[in-house]
Amino acid sequence: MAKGNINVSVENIFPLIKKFLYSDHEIFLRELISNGTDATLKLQHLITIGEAEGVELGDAKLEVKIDKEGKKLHIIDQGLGMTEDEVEKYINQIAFSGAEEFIEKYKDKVEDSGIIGHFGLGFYSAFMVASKVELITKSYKDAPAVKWSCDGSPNYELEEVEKAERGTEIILHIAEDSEEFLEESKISGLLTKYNRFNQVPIKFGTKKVNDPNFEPKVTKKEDGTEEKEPHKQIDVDNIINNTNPAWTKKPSDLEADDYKNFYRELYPMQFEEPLFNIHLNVDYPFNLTGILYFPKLSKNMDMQKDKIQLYQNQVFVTDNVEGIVPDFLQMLKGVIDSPDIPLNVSRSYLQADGAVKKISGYITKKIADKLSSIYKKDRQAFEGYWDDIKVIIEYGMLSDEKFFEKANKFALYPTTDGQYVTIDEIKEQFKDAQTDKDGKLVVLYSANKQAQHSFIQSANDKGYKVLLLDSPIVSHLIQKLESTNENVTFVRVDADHIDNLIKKDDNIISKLSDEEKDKLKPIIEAAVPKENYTVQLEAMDSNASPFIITVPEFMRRMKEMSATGGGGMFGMENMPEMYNLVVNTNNPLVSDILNADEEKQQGLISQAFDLAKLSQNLLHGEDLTKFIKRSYELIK
Ligand SMILES: Nc1ncnc2c1ncn2[C@@H]1O[C@H](COP(=O)(O)OP(=O)(O)OP(=O)(O)O)[C@@H](O)[C@H]1O
Repeated sequence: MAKGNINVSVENIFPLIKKFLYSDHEIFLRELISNGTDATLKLQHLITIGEAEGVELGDAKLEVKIDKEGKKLHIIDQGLGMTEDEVEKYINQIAFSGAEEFIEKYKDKVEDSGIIGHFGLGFYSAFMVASKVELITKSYKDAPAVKWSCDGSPNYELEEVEKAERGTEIILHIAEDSEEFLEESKISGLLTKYNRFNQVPIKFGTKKVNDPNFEPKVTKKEDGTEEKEPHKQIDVDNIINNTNPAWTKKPSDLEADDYKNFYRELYPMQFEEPLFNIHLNVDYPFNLTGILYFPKLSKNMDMQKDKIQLYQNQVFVTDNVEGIVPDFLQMLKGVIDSPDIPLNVSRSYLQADGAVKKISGYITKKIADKLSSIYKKDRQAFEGYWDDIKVIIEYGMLSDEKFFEKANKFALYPTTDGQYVTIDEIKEQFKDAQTDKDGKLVVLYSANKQAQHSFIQSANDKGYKVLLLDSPIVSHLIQKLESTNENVTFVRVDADHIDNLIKKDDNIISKLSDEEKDKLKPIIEAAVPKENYTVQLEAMDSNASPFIITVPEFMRRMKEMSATGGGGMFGMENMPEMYNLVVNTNNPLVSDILNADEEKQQGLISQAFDLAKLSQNLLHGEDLTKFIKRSYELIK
């Protein structure tokens, strides 16, 4: 038996490994399974290129076995194995120096990451959970099997042993503080988390299935009924993984249903079907495959669940793809798989990394292209998706200039009468009716069809279209649209009386003289709270309401932008609500107010003001009670 000293330059690496990345202890299993997978794929490669004559791969698989009594965990592969010399080289030198380097580099930076420790610790990560590790291996070459063992001190033992089958078995003597890793449910959970798409099949125990070669006998009972013998059950290997997940296949080999089935496989607890998907497949200047799905926005959408999963060669790494996938696409679902994303580095490094930036740019471009192609090929379907996807697209238009340029051509704006129009269509179709006397196209919008019904109605009566823009970031978006489209201005339909929103040349003559107006204005001002209302006398159509409450566009938009962040003026969301009370000097009731005695005047103003508030949903509490009482008095 050979004994040796692992070439230690760090005083003692094992206590460090044990302490390291406390919360990430579980990754030892993924590391060992990755080694077994590599060993199997390497052998397969050697066979393919004729370097392993007479060797057959068979249905090589990995196996994970728990020995609860012996407190051991076995990871077994049928890969290329190692000779004694190779164990010396790969385990005592390469694996060790890998672990040493890794720890040296990151021991002070554990808190810096979230992603550190995802890869790179390798074979020696076994010591995070084991007090002793044995490695028994037989090379595919004609050489004796060897057993290496190490109890966590820098000393190891290496001896020849008997082992019939080719491959490597790792035996972990699970440490007292890590006995959870002897629980079947724990190991099964880890295998599902990290290895459910592993490239080589993994056996974990057996499962019972009906014997396909057994025909249950049917016998006739005395009472004439038939009785079927119970089906014979047999034990078969419980293979926990799918070695060929959809994203590794060619898009041309997949049908729409295959994508849907994969979605279900990925998120078994998600019952909503995805809207559509995007298959990513690039090999230059970086390698990346994957499938991203646009989900249906469910009402109680839990953003935290079912996120995009990042894999490296079919091994799960993380579902925190921040920095790799642009923020606005984090609501998508699916998988990306790339060997080119550096994982054992901090997030800030990741965001500055050139390759990662390219990946993020590529994903954005693919998404924009896919959306554009659906829009062009099947506008109706695209309109059907719009309500579910608009938040993602609008957010993208605001956060990524390149995406804006593409999306600006297909982003849709619904009208209150159920049409969907693009910005170019708005400019084309609305311009005749809605260009004001100064040559500006005024685009009217509403945030709430019900609450702003009367304003929408007045606009429609004039032949104007009103957009229905109700997403939370709409004020930012229209600000962006105004800055990129000359002579186009957006205004909410309740921002003023319709004749003031789109000013045409035809001036309406006021029935009240200037003196009468000067007399009326202070009377009304005295009757309404002046901290919230600015009284404005306007000559309008005599059929228009006498009093109209409007919400000035500029103030409201700045407040909204300030409330949703990234615009407006700081602190504006806390300013009191400001309204205009527009008084229609051509409405006969307004003349009546002017000519009434003081008591009647007050009664008329209160009633008209309350009605105006009512139509804006602003009449509440005591004011509403008084209004109802007063109204009953009037109809008595
Ligand atoms: N099951 C195995 N079968 C054959 N060789 C193995 C096995 N496990 C480890 N090795 C050898 O030991 C080497 C070191 O393993 P280790 O896991 O530390 O690093 P790695 O796999 O090279 O890289 P990584 O840091 O990504 O895990 C491997 O490169 C491989 O040559």
